[in-house]
Amino acid sequence: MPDTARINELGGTSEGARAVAAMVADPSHCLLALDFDGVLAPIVPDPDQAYALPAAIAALSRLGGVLPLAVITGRPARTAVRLGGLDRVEGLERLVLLGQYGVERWDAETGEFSEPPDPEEVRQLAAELPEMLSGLGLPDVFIEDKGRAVAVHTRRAADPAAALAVIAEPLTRRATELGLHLEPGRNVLEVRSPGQDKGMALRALVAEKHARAVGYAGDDLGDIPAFEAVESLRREGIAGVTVASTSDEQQALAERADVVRRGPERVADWLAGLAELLGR
Ligand SMILES: O=P(O)(O)OC[C@H]1O[C@H](O[C@H]2O[C@H](CO)[C@@H](O)[C@H](O)[C@H]2O)[C@H](O)[C@@H](O)[C@@H]1O
Repeated sequence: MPDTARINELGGTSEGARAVAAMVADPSHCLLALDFDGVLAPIVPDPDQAYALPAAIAALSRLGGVLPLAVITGRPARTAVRLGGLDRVEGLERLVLLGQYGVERWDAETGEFSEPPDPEEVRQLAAELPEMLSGLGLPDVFIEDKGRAVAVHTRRAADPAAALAVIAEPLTRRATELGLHLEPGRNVLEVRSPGQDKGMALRALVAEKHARAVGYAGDDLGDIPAFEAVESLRREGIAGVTVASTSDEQQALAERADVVRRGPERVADWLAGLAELLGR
């Protein structure tokens, strides 16, 4: 007997509840995808120390036995697997991880990574960036070189927003000259190749898994295309639920999400609630 009150609570809106009900009715024909930073892992000053929250991984481990799961992240696939410890979690043997906004892939089932070569233009920008940044006189800004993307972080600067504003114009200009795409995020400006986003990545996975319902959880601007994908899939008859992991830094997703939870800890509670509803 389905627990309607619990389904409604976890779904947030009537559309969201329809997707949660579909997950309860037939989980193996659904897909739940999650962003990494700010959703599974708390935001910290050093990206290399952004480990997944144990409570989130524990909840995913419970869900993984019945519900197809994916992580879709801006991180390189290898980095996200390492920070999440995703290659050694019972229950996540069929997890799919799409890295670099869907360009890279790791399948837990085979342990194989698919990592196309780094674009030349990104390598050129990465070589130029140290000089560009030192010319701007921003000592606490640092570069995260992800091979096929470079991210300029300002979280450790005295005024992160002001530092971002200083960098935005020259970085946008050079990215445009090189035919690259600028991806803004939480105290970060990332430059990567155009032509791929999390919405395209999510849609492709939904098709691959023949999912009849989809869930997506995100926290930042790079997740908006995935929210849009869920919204358009709904119009095509696939039930969908969007979950916003909120922060004081970014409110854009909360305005359009079915479910709003404050940061990774509360998202982990939501995942645990879903696992319980699915009898896990
Ligand atoms: O798609 P995501 O998994 O959300 O990755 C987006 C970017 O996340 C990382 O930066 C963010 O998290 C850092 C660690 O907590 C934090 O220091 C930074 O301020 C945040 O913007 C990551 O470092 C980027 O490469 C990702 O693109």
